[in-house]
Amino acid sequence: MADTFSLQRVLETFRSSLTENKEVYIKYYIAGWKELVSFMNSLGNVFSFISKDVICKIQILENFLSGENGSHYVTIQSMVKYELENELVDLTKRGSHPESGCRTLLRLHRALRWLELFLERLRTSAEDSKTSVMCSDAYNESLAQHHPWLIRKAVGVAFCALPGRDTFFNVMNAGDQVQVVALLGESLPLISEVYQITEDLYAKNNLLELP
Ligand SMILES: CCCCCCCC/C=C\CCCCCCCC(=O)N[C@@H](COP(=O)(O)O)[C@H](O)/C=C/CCCCCCCCCCCCC
Repeated sequence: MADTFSLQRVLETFRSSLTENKEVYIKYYIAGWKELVSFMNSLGNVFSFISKDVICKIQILENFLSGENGSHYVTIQSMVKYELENELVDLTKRGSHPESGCRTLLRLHRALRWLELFLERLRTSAEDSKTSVMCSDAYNESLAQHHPWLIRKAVGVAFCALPGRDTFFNVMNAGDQVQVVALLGESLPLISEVYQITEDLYAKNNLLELP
């Protein structure tokens, strides 16, 4: 992973995550999240409790991918099939498989919906729009439903520390604001596609509420 964040690289990793027959490579899905974490780390320590959680989830998935059953973790589709067929997922309450690939990826999948909503707001925002408002509206519409009160409060505090819209656009390293908006327009359909493929797969297998 390079030191400086680039929106272009996020776009490329999510593009690479899609196979020809519309499966999702876990390796590139994780790479996309690593890029996003590097962006969040550049925003300051107030976000470290969030990046720690994402890094921990990335690590769980990487361990599966490099482990002895790694060949079953190449795509999200193969992971779901393998873990369900081998009863490796706690379906109703946490038990003998508290950190399955399926439940771990579900947490990132829900966060991807937040990202999609936030980036769409950013793409269509006016110059005087507040990133904290865009972020928290997107959060309330997605992830917040899955978080307890304490986390929602901590996240609300972190949002207040977000830099302004101009800083966001600069940190994306994608040129001037017109170019960033264009790149966001190119990135969003890809992020949405990856999100929707995963959502449909999880819905079909009744995995959307894994504990
Ligand atoms: C393209 C560049 C612009 C945008 C860049 C955004 C970069 C964002 C990077 C990461 C986003 C946050 C991902 C959060 C994943 C949260 C997963 C989760 O829900 N975890 C909870 C449940 O896990 P389990 O306990 O069941 O294992 C966990 O309890 C949560 C812990 C921490 C709080 C997570 C809050 C998420 C807030 C999302 C907004 C982040 C704002 C970042 C601002 C750039």
